[in-house]
Amino acid sequence: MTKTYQPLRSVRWEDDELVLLDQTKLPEQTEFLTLKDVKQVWDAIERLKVRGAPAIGITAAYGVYVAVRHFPAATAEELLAEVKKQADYLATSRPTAVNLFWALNRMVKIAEIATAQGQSPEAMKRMLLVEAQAIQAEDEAVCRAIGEHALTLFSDGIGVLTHCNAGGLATAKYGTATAPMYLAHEKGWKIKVFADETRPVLQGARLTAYELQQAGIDVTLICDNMAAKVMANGWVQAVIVGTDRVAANGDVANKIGTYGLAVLARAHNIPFYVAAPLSSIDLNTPTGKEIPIEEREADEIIRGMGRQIAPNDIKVYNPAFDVTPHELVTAIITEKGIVRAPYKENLRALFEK
Ligand SMILES: CSC[C@H]1O[C@H](OP(=O)(O)O)[C@H](O)[C@@H]1O
Repeated sequence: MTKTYQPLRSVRWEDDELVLLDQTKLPEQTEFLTLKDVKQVWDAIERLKVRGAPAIGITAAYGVYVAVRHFPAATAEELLAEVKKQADYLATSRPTAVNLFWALNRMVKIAEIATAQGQSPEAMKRMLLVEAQAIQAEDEAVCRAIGEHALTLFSDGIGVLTHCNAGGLATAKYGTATAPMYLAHEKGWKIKVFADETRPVLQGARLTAYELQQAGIDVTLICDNMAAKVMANGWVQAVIVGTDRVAANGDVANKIGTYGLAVLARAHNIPFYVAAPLSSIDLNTPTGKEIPIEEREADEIIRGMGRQIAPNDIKVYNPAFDVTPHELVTAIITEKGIVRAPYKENLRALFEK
C-alpha cells in the first residue's frame, strides 16, 4: 500500500486572503494567521513565522499582491511604480535566501509586462495574483522533481542525516532535502532520518522532526553536537540539506551548522548532497564570499525558547547561515537533474537547457 504524504501547508491563498501557518508556534500549537497588509507580511518573514527559502519567496510574491490590491492607481504606470516600491520594501525583510529576490523580481516583471501590454490597473492586479499562485504551484512540482532525482542516490534502508528544516514547511510541498524522504516513504522504502535540532531556532527539532513524524517517517532527533557520533556509529550513508543560496561557483549558503556537517561528512567519507531548486541558485553571486549572511538578535540565543540560558548583556555572535565551500559538496540536486563538479560550468549549463 503506498503511503501518500499529507502536507501541512505553510502558505495558502484561501478565500481571497493570504493565510500562513505560524511556524514559531510549532510543534505545540497549529495556529494560522491571515495577513491583511504588507507590514504584516514583512513581519511574518523577518520573525520566521514563515521561513525556508522557497516559502519566503512564495509569501513575498503574495505579499506584493496584498500590498497593491486596493491601491487606487489611475494608470498602469502608477500601479507599476507602487509594485516596485512594495517589492523593494519586502526585499528588506531578510538578506540571504535568494528566492525572496527571485520571486519579487518575477512580480515586478509581470507588472512591467502588463504595463507594456496597456493593461488596466485592475487587469494588472489579477495578473499579479495569478503569478504568485504560479510561483507556488511551480515550487510544488519542482520539489517533487528534486525528490525523484535525489531518490536515484538513495536506497531502501538508507540512513540519512539532515539539518534545519528544508521540508514541506519550507516550501509549497514535499520540501527540497526532505522530498526524497517523502517519495521513499511513498514507495514503501525503510528510510532512517537523523534530524539535527539546529540551534538556536531549532527548526530541526520543532519542524523537521514534527513533519516527518506526522508523515510516519522514521526520524530520530539529535542535538547538533551528536552528528559526528552518529556518523562514527555508521548510521549515516548520506547527508542531505537545503540551501538559501548557491553561488555561481557552487558554494552553498545554508543554516548555520551546515558547513560543520560538510566537514564531518568529508571526514567520514559520507556523500554531502545539497537539494537546490533553480530559484535558489544565484549565478549573479560569484562565490560564497559575496552571499550576504543574516545576523540575528542576541535574544534568539539568550532567551531563545522562553527561558534565559545566558547572562544578560553577554556578547553574542548569531549568524543565521554559513557557507559550505563547493569542494565539500558531493552533488547539487535540482529539478533539472543532479549537478556535480565543476560547478561553475555545470550550474550555468542548467540555465541554458
Ligand atoms: C528549502 S530552504 C530551507 C532553508 O531555510 C532555512 O533557513 P530559515 O529557517 O532561517 O529560513 C534553512 O537554511 C534551510 O535549509
